[in-house]
Amino acid sequence: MKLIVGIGGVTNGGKTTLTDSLLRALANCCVIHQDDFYKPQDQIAVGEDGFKQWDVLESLDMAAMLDTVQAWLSSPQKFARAHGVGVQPEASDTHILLLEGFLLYSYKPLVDLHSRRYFLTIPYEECKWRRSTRNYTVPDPPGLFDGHVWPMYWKYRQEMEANGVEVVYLDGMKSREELFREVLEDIQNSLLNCSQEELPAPAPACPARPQGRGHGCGHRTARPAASQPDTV
Ligand SMILES: Nc1ncnc2c1ncn2[C@@H]1O[C@H](COP(=O)(O)OP(=O)(O)O)[C@@H](O)[C@H]1O
Ligand SMILES: O=C(O)c1ccc[n+]([C@@H]2O[C@H](COP(=O)([O-])O)[C@@H](O)[C@H]2O)c1
Ligand SMILES: [Mg+2]
Repeated sequence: MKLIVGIGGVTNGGKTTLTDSLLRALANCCVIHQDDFYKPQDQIAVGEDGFKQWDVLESLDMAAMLDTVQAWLSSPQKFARAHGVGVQPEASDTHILLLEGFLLYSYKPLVDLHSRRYFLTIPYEECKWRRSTRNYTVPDPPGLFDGHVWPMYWKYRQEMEANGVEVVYLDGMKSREELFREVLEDIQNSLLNCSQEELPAPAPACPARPQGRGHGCGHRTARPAASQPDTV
């Protein structure tokens, strides 16, 4: 069984933190980070507002990200080995791929591959504060948050909602531990549901269901994807 789980949502919502915890806890689990697929800096457009457009889909090589997801789908074992993830023989029928990023659900070919889509949210003030403490490879110029980051977040979020993409919203103001427990338990339930149903053979991954909540079984690729011993 293959399960693709998306950890999406607002910048600084806690996506990478949560993903790292899940990766440590889940057996046969790999990760792909969307921000590893940023185009080179000289290909990032400058908008009419004067800001480099880091927070638009066109700044990411989504075709390359999709290729990487397809590589996992065609052989999770091979993908895991190539990324230094140990495959546990006793759990070898189940493979999980975590996709982590702020625009996961805005690229149609990827949206449909998810089995489960989580979406972290935090309020404006908290987001602005957390962002001010971050060091990106390219530092935020003054005014970027209010002039570009926050408006783009809402633009894409509204599009996602208008397109009917089904997500499980997570309150990023909860503690790291609480979020981890909540999502881990939910993924474990999804795995149980999936294994009880057994899928038709050609299905690439356990698909999200239309009424999905609580049911249903989500280019810098060098970042190592790891699984760790204290697994579920
Ligand atoms: N649940 C949480 N509560 C408070 N702060 C958090 C929480 N999760 C993450 N953080 C902090 O918020 C910042 C952004 O977290 P990060 O996981 O990098 O977010 P993202 O990947 O969504 O941008 C970091 O300083 C991190 O330590
Ligand atoms: O990763 C980079 O090279 C990079 C360079 C410039 C900006 N970013 C910011 O990275 C943000 C997405 O990552 P995250 O972890 O904050 O969700 C997005 O809001 C961008 O503005 C990221
Ligand atoms: Mg991150």
